[in-house]
Amino acid sequence: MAKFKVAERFVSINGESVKAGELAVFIRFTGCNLNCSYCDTKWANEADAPYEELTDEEIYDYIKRTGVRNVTLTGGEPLIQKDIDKLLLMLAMDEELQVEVETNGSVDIAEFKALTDRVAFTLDYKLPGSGMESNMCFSNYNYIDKKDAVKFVSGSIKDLETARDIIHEWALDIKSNVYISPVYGKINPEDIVDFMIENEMNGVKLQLQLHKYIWDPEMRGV
Ligand SMILES: C[S@@+](CC[C@H](N)C(=O)[O-])C[C@H]1O[C@@H](n2cnc3c(N)ncnc32)[C@H](O)[C@@H]1O
Ligand SMILES: Nc1nc2[nH]cc(C(=O)O)c2c(=O)[nH]1
Ligand code: SF4
Ligand SMILES: [Mg+2]
Repeated sequence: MAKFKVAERFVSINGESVKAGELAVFIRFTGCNLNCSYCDTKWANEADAPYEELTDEEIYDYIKRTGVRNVTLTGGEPLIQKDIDKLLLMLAMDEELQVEVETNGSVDIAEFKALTDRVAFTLDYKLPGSGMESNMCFSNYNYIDKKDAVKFVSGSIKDLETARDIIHEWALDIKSNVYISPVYGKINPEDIVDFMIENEMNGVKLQLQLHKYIWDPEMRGV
C-alpha cells in the first residue's frame, strides 16, 4: 500500500495560481530536492520535519470528508514522493475533484501527464535569486496547456528580466497561464508592475500570495 509523509493538511482559500481565491484542500508533503533561498516552507523540508504517515486511501478519505472539491498537492516537492503516481491516479478518477500539483520545475512531468489529463500542474521556474535555476527541466514546457501554469517568483530586476526572456523563448503566455509573484517582502509589487509595463508583458498576471495578506505571513495551516 502506498504511504506518504504529510507535513500538514488543511482547508483554506488557495492563495496562488489559477484557482486563487477558491476553497481548496491542501496536502503538504515533507522533503524537497531543491533549497530555494526564499523558501517559506523550509520547515517541511528538514530531515526532522514533523509528519503523519497516511496511505493514499486515507488522504482521499480526508479530502472527501472536507467537502472541498479543489485539491492542491504541495510541499516540499510533491513529485518526488514515492508512489505519487498512484495517488494522482486515485484522485484523478474522482470526477468531482479538481487536482492541482505545485511543483518546483525540476521534475520531468511527462510521465504524470501521460497518466492522466485531469491533473493541473503549476510549475515554478526557479529564477537566479533562488539559487536553483540550473535545475530547471525545460522539456516540461512541451507538455503544458491552459489548465496548467508557470510561475516566476521574483525578488529582483535580474529575476524579472530572466522571467521575461524565458516566457518569450518558450511562448509560455500562449501555451499556458503565466504568473509573476514577488518573493514575499523582497521586492515592491509596484516595481513588478512598472517592469511589466515597460516590457509590454501582455498575457502575464501579477499575483500576490493572498494567504499572506489574510493571515500572519508566518502562519502554518492556512
Ligand atoms: C513552498 S513551494 C512547494 C511546491 C514546490 N516545491 C515549488 O517550489 O513549487 C509552493 C510555492 O510557494 C512559493 N514560495 C515559496 N517561498 C516563497 C516566498 N518567500 N515568497 C513567495 N512565494 C514563495 C514557491 O515558489 C512555490 O511556487
Ligand atoms: N492558502 C494557501 N494557498 C497556497 N497555494 C499554494 C500554496 C503552497 O504552499 O504551495 C499555498 C499555501 O501554503 N496556502
Ligand atoms: S522547491 Fe519549493 S519547497 Fe523546495 S525549497 Fe524551493 S520553494 Fe521550497
Ligand atoms: Mg505556501
